[in-house]
Amino acid sequence: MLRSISQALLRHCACLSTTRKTLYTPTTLDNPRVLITGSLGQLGQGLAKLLRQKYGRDNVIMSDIIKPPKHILDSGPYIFADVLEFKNLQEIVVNYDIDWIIHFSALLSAVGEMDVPLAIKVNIQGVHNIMELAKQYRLRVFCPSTIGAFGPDSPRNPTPDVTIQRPRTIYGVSKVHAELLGEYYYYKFGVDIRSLRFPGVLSADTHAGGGTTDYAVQVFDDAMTTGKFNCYLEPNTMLPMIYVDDCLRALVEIMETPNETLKLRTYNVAAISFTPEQLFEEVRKHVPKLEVEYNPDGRQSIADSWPQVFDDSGARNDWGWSHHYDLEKMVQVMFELKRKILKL
Ligand SMILES: NC(=O)c1ccc[n+]([C@@H]2O[C@H](COP(=O)([O-])OP(=O)(O)OC[C@H]3O[C@@H](n4cnc5c(N)ncnc54)[C@H](O)[C@@H]3O)[C@@H](O)[C@H]2O)c1
Ligand SMILES: C[C@@H](O)[C@H](N)C(=O)O
Repeated sequence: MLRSISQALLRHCACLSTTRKTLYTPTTLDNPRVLITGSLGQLGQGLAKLLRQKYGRDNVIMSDIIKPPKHILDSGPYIFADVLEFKNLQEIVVNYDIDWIIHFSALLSAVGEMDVPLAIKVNIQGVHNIMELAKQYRLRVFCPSTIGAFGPDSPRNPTPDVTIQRPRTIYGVSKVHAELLGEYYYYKFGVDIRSLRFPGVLSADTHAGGGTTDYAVQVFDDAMTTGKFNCYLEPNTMLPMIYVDDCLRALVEIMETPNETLKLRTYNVAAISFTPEQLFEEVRKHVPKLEVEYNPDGRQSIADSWPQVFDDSGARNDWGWSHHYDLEKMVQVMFELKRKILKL
């Protein structure tokens, strides 16, 4: 009996290795139908807006497990999708004729440490489901990674695309897992999975979702409302950061790049690196009286294990990535948008 099972498996393997590997490229590349998971977080709402401008309102399906505000419901299709429910995901792909999945659902670095079993479920099991789905329905997938996929043994300044990755957070471990699994599905099954390692993202109209880089988003609200900010990182903690428009443009660019052009499945993308002190100095050009108190907490040790400066020469050379926002321009635009949002 055992022998016949192993023989059947061997026959299956032989078959796989000879039939492989047409790349799973959707036929409707000019106008793909896109599902965004975890789309009510910091990045999803802006991405939906951008993709709907490019591919059409009804071709971009936002999804999450939480109830959306009215302006989201009014802006285009929004549905419930739990990335832990495979059958639910299958139904969505079939019913909405999906070509691409942008897989944003995740627990970020700081909240991941607070509930490791849930982070393992959402960040690891969720990724398994998305990759199996992509294999089954021949989808193109974007699965973001992060500076958090590196750890204290990685070179921190600069951190290249390919180097030691031994992260010390469950978030980082799950992202390394996703990077490797994506590469495996690509080489084994021809599934078109792409990834970028994003720095900390700054955005004005959405809140950061429980990461280590959140301070750089929160300071704008606090500077404009109370004029005081309690910073959980030391003043000289340098981390790579990026403005949301650059981040989302990078995502769209890599998804639209012909596959032959890509030499890696996962690229670093970078814009600027700064410390809290350098950011607050720039913020004080707009709010001169900003008072800052430093009270480092558990997020300090996470930040200390992450890259300080990201080497993104691979992305720049292979598919032409370049950032548009430096520190000064980013702070300027954050204040302009925040003033409108806070009606100041
Ligand atoms: N924001 C950043 O600074 C940053 C930087 C690097 C990488 N990333 C990556 O980009 C992606 C999006 O980040 P974000 O900042 O928008 O995250 P976020 O935390 O703001 O949003 C994540 C979303 O996932 C949803 N979610 C949680 N469990 C789910 C489940 N079981 N099924 C479906 N959805 C579920 C949440 O409701 C939430 O809306 C993440 O994968 C993150 O790791 C973000
Ligand atoms: C860097 C990124 O992955 C996220 N903002 C975090 O801090 O967890």
